[in-house]
This record gives sequence, C-alpha cells and structure tokens, in this order.
Amino acid sequence: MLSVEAVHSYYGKAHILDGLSFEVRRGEVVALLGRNGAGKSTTMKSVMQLVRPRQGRVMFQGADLVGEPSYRVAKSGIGYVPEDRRIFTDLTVMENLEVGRQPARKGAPDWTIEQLFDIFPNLKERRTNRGKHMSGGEQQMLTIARTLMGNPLLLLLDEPSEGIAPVIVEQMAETIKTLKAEGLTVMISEQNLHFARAVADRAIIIEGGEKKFDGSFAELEAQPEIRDAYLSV
Ligand SMILES: Nc1ncnc2c1ncn2[C@@H]1O[C@H](COP(=O)(O)OP(=O)(O)OP(=O)(O)O)[C@@H](O)[C@H]1O
Repeated sequence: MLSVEAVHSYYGKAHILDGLSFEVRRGEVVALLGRNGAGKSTTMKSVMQLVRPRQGRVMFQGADLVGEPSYRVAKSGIGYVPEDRRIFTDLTVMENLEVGRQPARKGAPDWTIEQLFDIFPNLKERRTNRGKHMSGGEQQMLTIARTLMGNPLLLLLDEPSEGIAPVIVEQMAETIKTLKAEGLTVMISEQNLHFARAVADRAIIIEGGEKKFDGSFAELEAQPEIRDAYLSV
C-alpha cells in the first residue's frame, strides 16, 4: 500500500533521512521504532510531504507522493495524527468530528460518528464539551477520531502512547487493535516497545535516518543486541 523508496530528507543542511526504504502492506499495523531523534517523525512528515524528500519516492496506491501538496496526500487517503494533537479547542467534540468529515473512500472503512463513539466511549460522554476542557488522553482520542472521519486507507499515528495516563494507554492499544480489525492499515511511531509489541504486527527500527531492522517482534526478541543498540528499554 505504502512504499518508501530510498528517501533522503533534510531540515536545511541537516541530512535526517538517509536513503530510508520500507513498505507497509494493506491491513497490517507497523511500528516505526527508534530513539529520540532517530527520524520517526521526519519519516511521517516525509510521507505527508510536510517535509519534502530531496531524493527517493513515496509510492502510495501506485502513485508517487513526492512533490504533492500535503492536502492532496491527505485526500488520497492517508490520515495523519501528529505528536502535538491538533484539535480545535473552542469547538465541541461533535463539531471537531464534523470538521474531519470526508466522503467514503473505496477500500477504506467508512466511519459514522456513532461507530466512532462505540470505539471512543469517552468522546460520547463528552460530545458537547469543548476541546479545551478535555484531558490530554481525550484530546488524543479526539484527534484520532476526527482523522478517521476522513475515512483514510492508511492511518499514521505519531507516538500515540506518549504523554497520556497509563489507563488511557491501554485504551489506546485496544483502539488500534479495533481499527485493524475493521480493516484499516496503520503505521505508528513509538519509543515504547511494550506498547508497540502489543499492537503491531511488525517492527521497523530506524537510527540516524536509516533502517536497522525490519521484522516480527519474535525475530526482534531473538536478537537482543539489536534492541540494546537501537532502543531505549
Ligand atoms: N524542524 C526541524 N528543524 C531542524 N531539525 C529538526 C527539526 N525537526 C526535527 N529535527 C531533527 O531531526 C532529527 C530527527 O527528528 P525526528 O523528530 O524525526 O525524530 P524522532 O525519531 O521522531 O524523535 P522524537 O521522538 O524526538 O520525535 C533530530 O536530530 C531532530 O533534532
């Protein structure tokens, strides 16, 4: 579904992604792992064209996204939830969800607000509350729900478990499993190996903008030296 091919991305002169390549297949949950500063967020931004790769291709559904404006990338069916949740704080939960609404997309789950309330019961209870009166975890859930209102084929979640209470982290893991069961393809970036293992089918480890490992969690566990070298656990 998504194929990142030999991508090089920069911030000014700083060379961040150094020929990064990997694939995400339809229906899987992939975890992008690596330490602080490894390049996980830059990878997601390079897919969304918020950072424009200087070399390489980002193939999605058979077309190269490199050079496309970010809104077109989103419209092509990639939902992106950045690390800094971006809800409209003066709008209610319902209004935030309506803002995200896009037409149904072939091959993608078609979400209604009622279905999203089944997945995110806290949002249902707080449907008339304004965004600014919600906890960090609730805001994170709202950002994901609003992104799902766009009926994406592929969902990119940047550090979904970061900065939220442990009980919400558990809910978040359940949520991602539910989304997979509904047929959504998901890529998460994570520093939390435990969380990643609980939700993802496959791990891709990056360090210094290069891929260092690509395989199952069982394969990763069989190679503790890789975990020790590239992950802070
Ligand atoms: N806007 C920016 N301008 C310049 N350098 C940046 C910018 N954003 C990130 N970087 C640098 O790019 C490198 C990769 O950062 P990135 O955010 O992709 O890492 P990450 O793996 O997502 O880590 P984190 O968990 O901290 O988000 C880091 O060295 C970081 O300092």
